[in-house]
Amino acid sequence: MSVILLKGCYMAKAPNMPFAFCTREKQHWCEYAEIAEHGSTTSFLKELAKRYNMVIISPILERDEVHNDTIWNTAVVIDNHGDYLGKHRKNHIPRVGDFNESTYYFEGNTGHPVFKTEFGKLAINICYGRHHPLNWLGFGLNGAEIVFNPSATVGQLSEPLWGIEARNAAIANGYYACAINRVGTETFANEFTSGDGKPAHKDFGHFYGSSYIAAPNGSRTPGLSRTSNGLLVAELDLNLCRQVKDHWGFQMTQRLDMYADLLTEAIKPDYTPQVISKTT
Ligand SMILES: NC(=O)NCCC(=O)O
Repeated sequence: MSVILLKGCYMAKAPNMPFAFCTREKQHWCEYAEIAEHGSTTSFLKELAKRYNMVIISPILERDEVHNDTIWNTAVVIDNHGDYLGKHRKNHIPRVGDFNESTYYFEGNTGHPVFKTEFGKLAINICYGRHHPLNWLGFGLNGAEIVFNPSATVGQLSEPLWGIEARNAAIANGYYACAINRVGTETFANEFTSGDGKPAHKDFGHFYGSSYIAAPNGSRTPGLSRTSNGLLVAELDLNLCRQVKDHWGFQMTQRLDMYADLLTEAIKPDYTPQVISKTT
């Protein structure tokens, strides 16, 4: 398990169930799903959050009993008094080879919530949402000062992107971005294929860890190990968010109105891309 600890106030961890989604099997794995508000993981962590005066972000497989037993990829936020504060459901569900999670759950319906805590305003961009700049923007628009990105991702897929995406998001949105990835290689009982014409296999690569924190001014911490569990302890000066915004003016100069118009048009079935070419 890789964990980021922000100087005594926050703890965010990578998910602790096996990354079973690659197997596409339902039996057994769905038994890990639990109710966000008072499931066993939330109940357990509420005690710890209170004891250590710490906000905890806990990624779980959520079972929504109220809505027909549906399953979600969810991060639960528990405040430093041990109270359930809220949850966020993963917005973007990968369909990339082994990372095809659509067998289990669909795109989240919780928007881009920001959780106001005694230690700052935080949000969670779950895993694959890291590749979507507008997802990062959404949390920024709602006033996040720290965005956590709990991830489970393997080397051959995303390692070249790892040092770039969260860091870029921190710069573009004027907040701290905490990129958290697990370590290790998991082997499953039954073979599975990846839809790439290659032979069936029982594991799907090495989770490369390398968790780090990026600041709004573009600086970052060193990364944790690629092979061993780790704990990254950092102190964040939240004043830097406003200072960088004042200095660069990225938020002041962004053209949300123009982008809103473009997006409104682009989703229409009869949209015509604005391409200008030489007429002959
Ligand atoms: N779990 C998950 O969303 N993995 C996707 C792989 C990646 O985004 O690097």
